[in-house]
Amino acid sequence: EVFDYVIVGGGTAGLVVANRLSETPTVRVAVIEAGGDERNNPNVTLASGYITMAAYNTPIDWAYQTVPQPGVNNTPLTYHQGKAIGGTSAINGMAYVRSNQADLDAWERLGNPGWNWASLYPYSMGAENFTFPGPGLQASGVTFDAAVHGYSGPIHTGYGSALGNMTLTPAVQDAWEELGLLPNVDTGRGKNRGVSANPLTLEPGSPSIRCDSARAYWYPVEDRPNLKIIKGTARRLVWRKNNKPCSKKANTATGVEYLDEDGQAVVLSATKEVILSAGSLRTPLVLESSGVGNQGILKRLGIPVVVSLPGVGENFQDQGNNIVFYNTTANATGAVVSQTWASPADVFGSDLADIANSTRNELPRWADLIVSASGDAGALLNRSAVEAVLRAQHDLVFGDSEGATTLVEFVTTAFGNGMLMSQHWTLFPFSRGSVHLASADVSKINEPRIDPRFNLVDFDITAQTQAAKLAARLGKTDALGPLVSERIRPSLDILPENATDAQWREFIKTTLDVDHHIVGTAAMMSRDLGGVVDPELRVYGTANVRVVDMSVIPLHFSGHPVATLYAVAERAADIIRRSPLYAA
Ligand SMILES: Cc1cc2nc3c(=O)[nH]c(=O)nc-3n(C[C@H](O)[C@H](O)[C@H](O)COP(=O)(O)OP(=O)(O)OC[C@H]3O[C@@H](n4cnc5c(N)ncnc54)[C@H](O)[C@@H]3O)c2cc1C
Repeated sequence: EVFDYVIVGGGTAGLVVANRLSETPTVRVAVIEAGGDERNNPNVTLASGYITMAAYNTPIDWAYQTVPQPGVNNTPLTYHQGKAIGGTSAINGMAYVRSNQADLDAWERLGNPGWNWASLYPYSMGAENFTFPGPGLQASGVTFDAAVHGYSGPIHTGYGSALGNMTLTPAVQDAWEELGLLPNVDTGRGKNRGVSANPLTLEPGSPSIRCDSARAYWYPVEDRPNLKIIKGTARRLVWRKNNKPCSKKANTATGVEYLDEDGQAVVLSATKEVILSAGSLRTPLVLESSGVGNQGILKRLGIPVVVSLPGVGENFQDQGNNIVFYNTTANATGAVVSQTWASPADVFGSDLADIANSTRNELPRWADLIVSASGDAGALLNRSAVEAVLRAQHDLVFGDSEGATTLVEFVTTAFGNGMLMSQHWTLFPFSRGSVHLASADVSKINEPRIDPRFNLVDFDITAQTQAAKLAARLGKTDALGPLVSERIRPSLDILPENATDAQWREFIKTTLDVDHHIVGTAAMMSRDLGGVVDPELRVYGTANVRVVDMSVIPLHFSGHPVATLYAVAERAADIIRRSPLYAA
């Protein structure tokens, strides 16, 4: 079969592109997806399933293992990722939170004209279909700004009944207020600092149903004769025969080779473009299998180099997550979630200026660390380019306009059994990791070598430590203190009231877990900065291969991924539809 566009990965972003490109009936679109149709799987559909992690380690979870992490007690960590039509949106936490405006504006300064808050906000509004919180939730303190939500898009957002008992919400809000963080009416406005109860990607009701990208973007159009989802595992791009490897001309892909359900290799032809949407952990692998990547790595794997792009699989950023747990005497039923976004000043207080200056001076050393930790890849990474990207991140976090961004997110969840959990993560880690093919052997196609390198840069531990101490103060506030019966993690035996910073840092390093918010592994940046795709999301050195998924995000941001990713994917689809090839 021949298609105009072949999309690799029917996940969160891939289905947005598939839906939009197939709106024109004469345009033939195929999606290759390794997972299946999970619309009848309660571990996907029931919004409450996330709280019990019902989908983890089931057949719809890739459950990748990282290499042991020296910065986390030398332990390997697990990356849960969705293996389903709908991808990771079928198993994620459903939080729908836009970023700070400044975070997206920073992308533009990395060689991406037109990629900023102003251009993405209309797409985010257009993708959303918001339902107001009910009177009960509003009476418990849930606020929103009706003007910053969309009402006719495919993604349903709202507040779930199963998650909706808000018994502890006022106490949590008051506790944060005592620590200087006031309620924020709505994070959808591009200013996240403060405390808010955020919408989720679900269809409110009883029970609330998860609205993943399959429900939003595929089920409504699955009968289109020009749109087909094919079950299989994409292996590599097929290049036009007369394209010599490393030719000066842009390389043209004519299709994709994938393994069908019996493990047989099949080639699917694409007459116009191939779009990679396999996610941050898998898109780099398809590129590398196709000869696009770091020459050192490709040569070691025995893969002929088609395009030398050292940034493929590098620039890996995830936000390490630590948890402080309390037992309370509160009688909350169901899970109550509130999110608190703290600025650098909230986190570092009067030390902020010193931290900003000292870390600025450290940037060259951090770049050295990142480059040398990259092993084979490091030999070709440009140290001053890595430093320039870190500097852009530093400018964003510690720039002049204090309050433009936030540095730490706290998710405070009250469980029905009286447990109160405060998770927190540094939104802009300066460590950088990588993901690469572990082997060119096709039997290892689903086994990436993932090395997030958590805590490679010491600043990340410092920020997490300050944040953990803030989370520990939460349990001692006037509002929450009387309800807290015990701090169970870290217990006072392990970290007494007078624990030193060194002890807190040890707690951070031994208990850190992944946040599943991976970005940057096929970054949209100028090529000399180590970018993999240009501002039209086209892979450098290729004529017709694009990437549309979380891997293109060059720098992390203060928000939860999908609200921004849906906007990116909608904008990407528009870019493709406006290109002359689409209508040809
Ligand atoms: C446990 C968890 C909780 C999260 N919570 C939240 C949250 O509350 N809010 C939020 O905004 N974000 C959250 N995230 C992050 C967010 O869901 C992801 O960043 C986002 O969904 C990634 O979208 P994507 O399109 O890049 O990739 P995916 O949605 O993962 O899509 C990639 C697709 O490609 C398929 N695939 C991969 N390789 C191949 C191949 N070789 N051939 C064919 N198919 C392939 C996969 O099966 C998958 O369907 C969470 C993530 C996890 C794991």
